[in-house]
Amino acid sequence: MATPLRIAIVQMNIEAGNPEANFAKMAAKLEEAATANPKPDLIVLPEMWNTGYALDRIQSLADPDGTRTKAFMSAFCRKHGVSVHAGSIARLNGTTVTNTTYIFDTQGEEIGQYSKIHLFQLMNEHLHLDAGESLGRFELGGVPAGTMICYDIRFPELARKLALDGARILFVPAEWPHPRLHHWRTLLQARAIENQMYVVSCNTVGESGASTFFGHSMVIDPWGEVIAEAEEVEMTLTAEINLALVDEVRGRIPVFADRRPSLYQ
Ligand SMILES: O=C(O)CCC(=O)C(=O)O
Repeated sequence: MATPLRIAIVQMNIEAGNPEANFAKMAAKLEEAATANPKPDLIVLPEMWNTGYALDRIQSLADPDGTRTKAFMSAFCRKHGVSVHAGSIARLNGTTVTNTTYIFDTQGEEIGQYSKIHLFQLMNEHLHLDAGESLGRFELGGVPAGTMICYDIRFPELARKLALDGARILFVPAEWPHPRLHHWRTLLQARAIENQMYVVSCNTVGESGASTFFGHSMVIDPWGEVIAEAEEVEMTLTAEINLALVDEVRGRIPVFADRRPSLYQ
């Protein structure tokens, strides 16, 4: 794993219900990000970027078995020698659909997969999607990492479990709308501070039905400082993270050694 690790976050406006348009736009944005100077080590994408929240038609729009997404991302990573956390897509699994993320290494190998385990009832996800049943752990060039998706950040026990399992970076692709910017910011910072790890989030921008997504993708260090933050426009945000800071912060305030799980588990 390169140190520092250079990350590019593609904060994109997704066209709900138009996977063709979204694929074409994503391909262009990925190409632009991978050929930037300096080149990123890792590119991070947002939630449900193939279909957006066209949930009433999701069965016909979702990517069967993720085949198209996986083939595209794998070839892209190989071509550019870059890793991709592919946000998430609507994936058709026979007759059901999941909100699923894939992670690829610089050789184009799939190194992680996760389907959102907490479905967001306020946007009717529970009526159209199936929840995942396992956690999002993977290793990025030997560095243990975790992923969750959007609403999952409201569940601190999930982030803690990933941290206890070794995660040093937590990835959060999202489609998080107004008026809950203060929840987004506070929850992301809290997950970083309490688990003393990097949090790398990628939100969308633009409108879909009654929702307006506000962007503000951000990278937060293990001390809780926001080291990069996007505005409310389409853009690619870049940041460099230094994983040695995880050990430094964990050494300064030994939260993990001071836990009393026998009293609260
Ligand atoms: O928890 C929230 O406020 C937003 C969650 C969300 O939009 C989602 O999970 O898709």
